[in-house]
Amino acid sequence: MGDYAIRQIVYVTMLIIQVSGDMHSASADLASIFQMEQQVNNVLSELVSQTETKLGIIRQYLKEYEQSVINETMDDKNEFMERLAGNPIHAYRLMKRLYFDWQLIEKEIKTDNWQSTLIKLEEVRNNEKFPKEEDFLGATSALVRLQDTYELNITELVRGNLRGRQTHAELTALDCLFMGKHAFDEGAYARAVEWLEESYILAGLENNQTIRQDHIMEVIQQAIDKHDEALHEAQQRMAVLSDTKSFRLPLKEKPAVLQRNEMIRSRKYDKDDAAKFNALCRGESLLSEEILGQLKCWYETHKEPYLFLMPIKIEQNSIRPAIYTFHDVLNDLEIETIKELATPLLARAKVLAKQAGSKTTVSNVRTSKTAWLEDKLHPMLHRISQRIALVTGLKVNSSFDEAEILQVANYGIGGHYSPHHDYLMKGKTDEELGKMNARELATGDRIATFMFYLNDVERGGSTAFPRAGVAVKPVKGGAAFWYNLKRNGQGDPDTLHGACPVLLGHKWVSNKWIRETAQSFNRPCLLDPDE
Ligand SMILES: O=C(O)CCC(=O)C(=O)O
Ligand SMILES: [Fe+2]
Repeated sequence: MGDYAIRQIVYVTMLIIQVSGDMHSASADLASIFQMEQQVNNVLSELVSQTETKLGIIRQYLKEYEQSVINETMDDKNEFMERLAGNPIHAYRLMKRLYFDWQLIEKEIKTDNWQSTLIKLEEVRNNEKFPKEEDFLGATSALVRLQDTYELNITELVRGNLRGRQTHAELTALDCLFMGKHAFDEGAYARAVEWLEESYILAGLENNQTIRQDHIMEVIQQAIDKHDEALHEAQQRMAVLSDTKSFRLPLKEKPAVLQRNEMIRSRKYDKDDAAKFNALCRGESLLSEEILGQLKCWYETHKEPYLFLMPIKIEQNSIRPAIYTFHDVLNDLEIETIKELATPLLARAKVLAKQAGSKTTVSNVRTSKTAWLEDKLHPMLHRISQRIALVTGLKVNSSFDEAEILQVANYGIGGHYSPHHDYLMKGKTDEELGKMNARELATGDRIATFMFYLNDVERGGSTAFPRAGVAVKPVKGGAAFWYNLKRNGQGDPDTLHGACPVLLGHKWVSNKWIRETAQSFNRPCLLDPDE
């Protein structure tokens, strides 16, 4: 593919991603796309074997001719021809080749299998799940997001190493060139140079198989010039550029690898929510030893007979704002039931949007698929709600508007949810409030969030609270719980939280948002034994 074409694709898809995000962020979708690829590959292998049969027949024809003349000396061309023509065996074979073999060859050439292959390929492509440009860019953005959040070292990443977990997945020199150009077009010149330099190294190792080193060198030079120019321009304005856009020094003075290492070592994230969020996602601890020492773990019964039999293990993650993890609150059967009930609804949500003729505008802030489950869908859901009430001491009956119905979310690779607050009204504009219906307003705001983790995530996917300075790691069957409102009913800005991108594996969570009004006399202090 020409350089111009690559640039076009990257550019066009970049425009699209801004409105659509990655549609295929759910892990269930990715699995069906891998299956689609297998279908395509079967069609292509069939074409290869048919074409090889064709070539075999033609090769055989040429071979027969060569063999028949191989032992004849060819010193004098005319004499050679006469000798052939005067030999009855040669004459017979000549006739046989041109009369008989030729028919076979013509027949083979006439049967066109390109057209039928094309039809089969188009059939697969017409599947509504077949990836489009925005999906390609979604996957690119996911990789960039993972790299930024987890500070992945490009050299390790391209060789399939994801924070210490070695996988069989690898990127080629051409893939890295794509990534470099993508970064360049987004103005992330520092990142662009790093990807392009990796592309150059890989092209060497690959013997220029996917792309040539001299071509990459030209692009690197452009990126370095652009980087140094942007840095110079920013310095004149006394502006500070982001880490991905620029290094501290011109690249002509100090190479990218050295500067990136220094940058990581000297990183500070005092007041920056996004930087703290990323640090928490990487598993760094932001709490002082003193605070850590005050956090407790205990078995709770709330003096409830049910819990006497099976006390619930509570871990305190943060004191202010109060954040807790409950362990082993859902069993495997319950988890499977929730996922089974949600799966068809996750898929249908997209179909409906399409039928309505509206463009599916999935935001890049949250890349997951969600479904809502009414308690009446399955008796188990009601029991689960009762359990939430038991362990939190709050009322959660959704038919009395004490809580919302259960939400289920499924995140695929790179799936994330940027830091946000769960409370609805406190930060809302009058216009947004105007759009809410009377019932939503009457039940008050989301006083608390109870979130189940339905699986273990292989790498990444924690729930991080940058202002509280803690992250909760998903553990199958466990749940995170926190109050979104302060005791005076105001939204607590310190409950800012988000879902770290999934680095390896996938992630299922299920949210129960508990509403304020029903809890007026109910907000218990039970959770912290000392409070
Ligand atoms: O998935 C997570 O870890 C967080 C999800 C979340 O914050 C939400 O759904 O509001
Ligand atoms: Fe949330």
